Amino acid sequence: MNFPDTAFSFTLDAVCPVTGARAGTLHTPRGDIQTPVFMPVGTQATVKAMAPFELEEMGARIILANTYHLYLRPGADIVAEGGGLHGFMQWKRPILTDSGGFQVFSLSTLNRISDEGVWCRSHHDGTPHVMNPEWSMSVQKQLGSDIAMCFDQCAPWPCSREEAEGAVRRTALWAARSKEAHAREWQGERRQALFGIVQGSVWEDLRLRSAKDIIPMDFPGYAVGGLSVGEPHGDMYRILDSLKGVLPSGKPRYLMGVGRPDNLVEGVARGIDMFDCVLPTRNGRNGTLFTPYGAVNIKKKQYERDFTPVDPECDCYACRTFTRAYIRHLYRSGEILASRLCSWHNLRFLIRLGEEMRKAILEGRFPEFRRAFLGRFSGGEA
Ligand SMILES: CCOC(=O)Nc1nc2cc3nc(NC)[nH]c3cc2c(=O)[nH]1
Ligand SMILES: [Zn+2]
Repeated sequence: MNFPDTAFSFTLDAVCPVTGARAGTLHTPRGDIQTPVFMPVGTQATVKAMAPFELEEMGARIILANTYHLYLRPGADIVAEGGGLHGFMQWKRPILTDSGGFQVFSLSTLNRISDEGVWCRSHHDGTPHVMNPEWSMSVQKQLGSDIAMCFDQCAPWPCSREEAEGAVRRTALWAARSKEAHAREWQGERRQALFGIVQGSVWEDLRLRSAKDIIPMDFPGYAVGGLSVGEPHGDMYRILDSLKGVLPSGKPRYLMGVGRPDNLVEGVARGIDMFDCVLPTRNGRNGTLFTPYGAVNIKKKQYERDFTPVDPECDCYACRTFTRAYIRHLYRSGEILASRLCSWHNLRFLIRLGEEMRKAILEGRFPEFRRAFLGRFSGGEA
């Protein structure tokens, strides 16, 4: 298929006049994505414990896969031979791949960073690899994702201001090299959008500097990196507030690694359109479930004879079909179905939260929705 020049475009459908929260539509060659949207994470070409048809049933419109992992195992060449990620994992809707930048630091056993790129040893077998913008664009092309990310440097938290400045400088250097390599890889075919990433840790002036570096490179979308790395939520919200009027309003804004329900609502209230996080599936596997009142841990004895659904307001298969008592039994018996049902519910909870926020913004009642949701949801255990 050849893709018209509008292969990737973003339409703003409504903006909340009070908060600036947005409802939009991201048009991609593999389908439209309505925002705000939560993207399930499928690190190794699978959203853990969920089959593609189940993800479709729960309304997932786009999922994430990790470049660093898939490059190391099974190898980008094997994924490419299998028809790219879409053919290999049989997911026909949009896929976003990360650049590998963040994962190499969080996973590789040893890494050395320079302006050239990152030398690291595989966390599987210790073999040496060099990862840089050119490597990242080549691998993301082999994976065939619909949205690729620039190779960036995410400063850890906490870090010194100098460290944050270094990450901003290198992220700009690497963004230019990513854009150039991406154009060379795709030779004008508009089959993969490349999003830019803004860094700067928790310093507002560095965030502004990074935005001034990255925005003129004219990417079809922008991500706010370097957050959800352990910093207090107050710092995250302050940084988002500082970027609200800076990031181009006509392009999608993506906040990586954010997934607690209240953080999603606060992110949307600060102009974010796209989110991803492993929390729903990771929490699901240890029996922690999202409900409108906070998180519930299903293994607790208090649910032993609780024959009500996990969340009576939820429309997911787990809540329509089973009780807390049964899911607690599965969990305590080490049954695989426990992980599946809990992941299913948590994923649907966040996908539905995106849908509900979109509806509230379109109907001009987002501030009320936000107040009501946060009034009921206590960040900790319900
Ligand atoms: C997902 C696309 O991101 C990238 O390619 N680089 C990148 N990834 C991040 C992932 C993160 N996950 C969390 N918290 C769980 N924080 C993150 C930050 C980055 C980032 O700065 N840069
Ligand atoms: Zn449910």
